[in-house]
Amino acid sequence: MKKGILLVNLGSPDSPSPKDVKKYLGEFLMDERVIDIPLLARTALVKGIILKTRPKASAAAYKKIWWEEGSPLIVISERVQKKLQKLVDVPVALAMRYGSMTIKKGLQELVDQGVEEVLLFPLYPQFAMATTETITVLAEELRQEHFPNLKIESVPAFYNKPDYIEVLSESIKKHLEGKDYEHLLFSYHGVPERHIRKSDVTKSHCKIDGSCCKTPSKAHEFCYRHQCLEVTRLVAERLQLKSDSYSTSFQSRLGFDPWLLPYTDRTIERLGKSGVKNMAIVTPAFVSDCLETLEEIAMEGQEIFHEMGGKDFTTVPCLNDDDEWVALLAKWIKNWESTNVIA
Ligand SMILES: C=CC1=C(C)c2cc3[nH]c(cc4nc(cc5[nH]c(cc1n2)c(C)c5CCC(=O)O)C(CCC(=O)O)=C4C)c(C)c3C=C
Ligand SMILES: [Fe+2]
Ligand SMILES: [Fe+2]
Repeated sequence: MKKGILLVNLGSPDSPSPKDVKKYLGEFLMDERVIDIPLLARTALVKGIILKTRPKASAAAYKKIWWEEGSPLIVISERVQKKLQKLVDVPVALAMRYGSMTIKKGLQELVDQGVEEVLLFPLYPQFAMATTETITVLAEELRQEHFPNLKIESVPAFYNKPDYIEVLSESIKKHLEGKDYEHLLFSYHGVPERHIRKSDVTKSHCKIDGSCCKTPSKAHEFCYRHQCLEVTRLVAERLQLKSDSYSTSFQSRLGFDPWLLPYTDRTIERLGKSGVKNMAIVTPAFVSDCLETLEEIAMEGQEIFHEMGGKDFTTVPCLNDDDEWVALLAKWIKNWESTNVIA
């Protein structure tokens, strides 16, 4: 069977105009795995409230980070795809869960090259229903409807793979070389607490307060919170960070539901107020820099830190198209090509 790879990331609007941002946010936020409330209530919330105000503010934020070539998230993902294609023999396509570069087009591109078996690769280290799950569910729906003879296998969350932790740790080390920072903050995209409970396969393990995430459980295969905390723990262990010199927080909350705590903006505020002068921040829920890292962290986060009396605020870039990271993706793909195991 001829094999192929479909890398999938989140997506971005076609341009930073309020019209394109509104279209993109409409598709994104109407996803039942992103805003997971009944359709009528979701429609009222998204179309009746969020889309009336947010597109303008989001468009202004996108304008600040937009590159000449386009959205950083898309441009970086394309660079990864091109570099990766040079390292592996199987065709590598790229798609986005939302926006114009659809998963359907990506699958079609592979099928047109004779591919019969696809490795679907959600570009997220940790599992979340708003990211990995929505990609795998949509790909299966598309397969059933349009590509019934195609075989699709999905790459699970790779948050604790030793070679991933090694590449991430080395990248952090390289970017912080010679920097005198007092605290390293691991900031992950947040999710509503409800998402964690919904993904708990045991239906009783997750307690949200943090007491559960260190107790071994089957639930952790799909527990975003556990997987984020594990990335922090494993990187800290590898970099031999002192226990009081780093912490974990969650960013980008939306709406009034309780989201995972502690919040990144409040944590930065607290660090600044407590007298920390130099801090660094890394964002391991994203493999590519995007609005959430370039604007929310590098611009807004820095501003909060300075307002609270902080001085140096160092942001560690995401893995982006780092050679070691792309080489690792190639290693996993070659292994799957020859053994059907992703390792
Ligand atoms: C209920 C809302 C949201 C959930 C749940 C959510 C989860 C989630 N998102 C990412 C990764 C990214 N999100 C990005 C932007 C973004 N996210 C939300 C909302 C939720 N995300 C919104 C409304 C936006 C748009 C921007 C804004 O208006 O604030 C991005 C950046 C995209 C880009 O174009 O650069 C990424 C990446 C993860 C990993 C995640 C759950 C773990
Ligand atoms: Fe998001
Ligand atoms: Fe847990």
